[in-house]
Amino acid sequence: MQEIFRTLVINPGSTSTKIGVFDNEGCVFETTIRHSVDELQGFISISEQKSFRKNVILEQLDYEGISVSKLDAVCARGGLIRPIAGGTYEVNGAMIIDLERGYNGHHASNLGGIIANEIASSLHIPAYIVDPVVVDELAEIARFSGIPELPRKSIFHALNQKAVARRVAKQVGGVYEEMNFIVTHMGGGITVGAHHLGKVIDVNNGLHGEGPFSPERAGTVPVGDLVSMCFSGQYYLEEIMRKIVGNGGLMGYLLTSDAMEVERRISQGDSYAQKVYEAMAYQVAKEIAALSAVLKGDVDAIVLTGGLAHGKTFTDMIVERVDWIADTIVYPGEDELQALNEGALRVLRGEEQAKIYDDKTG
Ligand SMILES: Nc1ncnc2c1ncn2[C@@H]1O[C@H](COP(=O)(O)OP(=O)(O)O)[C@@H](O)[C@H]1O
Ligand SMILES: CCCC(=O)OP(=O)(O)O
Repeated sequence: MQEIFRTLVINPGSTSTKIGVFDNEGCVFETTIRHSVDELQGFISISEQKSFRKNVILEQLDYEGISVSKLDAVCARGGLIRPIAGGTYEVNGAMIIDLERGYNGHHASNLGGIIANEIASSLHIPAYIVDPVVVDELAEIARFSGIPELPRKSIFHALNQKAVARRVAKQVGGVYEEMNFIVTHMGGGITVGAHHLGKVIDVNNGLHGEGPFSPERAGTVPVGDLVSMCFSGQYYLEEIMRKIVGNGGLMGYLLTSDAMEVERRISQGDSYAQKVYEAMAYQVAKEIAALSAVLKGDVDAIVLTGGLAHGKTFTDMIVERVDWIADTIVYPGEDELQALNEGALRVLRGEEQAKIYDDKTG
């Protein structure tokens, strides 16, 4: 009889915590716990959310009658560690240090490996992360920023972009490594990646001020004006960073990061909300068109995914500006929980060895 591996998967996003329990490939349970702005506003830093998010996960499992004592592994979306190749990594001491200090910045996904490790070590089972947000496959030419000291960085929804691109390739009868896609993940942050023959050769840094504005991030801003703002004496560093990540984008203009709330306001005749929503779609379309130049026009499909891809009004506004490039495939939500489970399963079954993270990487 085939051995059954039960894995808890954890995906902390900026506006939600998604969890799932799998027995081999079969999903026993999955849910999305959404966190309101009010709920998260009480925490000064993301690391302070650790106990809150961990308790929410354990309470949810308890409520579902799922005992953690039956788990064989815990696997999470990994965070802003050093740039690494894709794959499944065992959580170890060097990784925990980098996650805790936010080696490449601060984001909810940093809590993934930390929480997975805490739950797993109390049960004496392994903890893993898969395809963290720092997976780096950028082409050399994409690393130039215009300021030599500031090379561009690959920080994006690597796990979901790659999982969905593989699924779409299969769906159209092709192989991911032989196709070109422009994949747009639209969650709390928005990242648009040029996938060339299985590698993400260019992508906006979805965290630190590049690309379209998003539900809670500023994206690219007028840089000279930002510098003046920084030196105006009116703001602390943390306040400026909050304008870029957390309080930018929809949050900045409309004081909500919830696109469903924005759609409600629009349906009630709020013309300002309409303009802001349209501007976000406009910026996404512009980024997609920019990446069509990266791929020299050879684009097999454009893929729209993430929470915002549930909103037809929003995806329609993007499609009308980019349908001259290639067909668009909308894949609402994400494939992240399945992708995390598959990454852990490959290691638990001995089909693959977990990669070792060390502080010489990056
Ligand atoms: N049915 C829907 N229609 C429109 N927007 C949606 C829908 N469901 C979720 N969203 C929006 O998607 C965004 C969150 O996306 P998600 O991928 O879950 O984010 P994250 O993982 O970054 O927390 C929020 O702005 C949310 O309001
Ligand atoms: C840091 C890139 C990943 C990201 O933005 O994730 P969320 O949309 O879940 O915040």
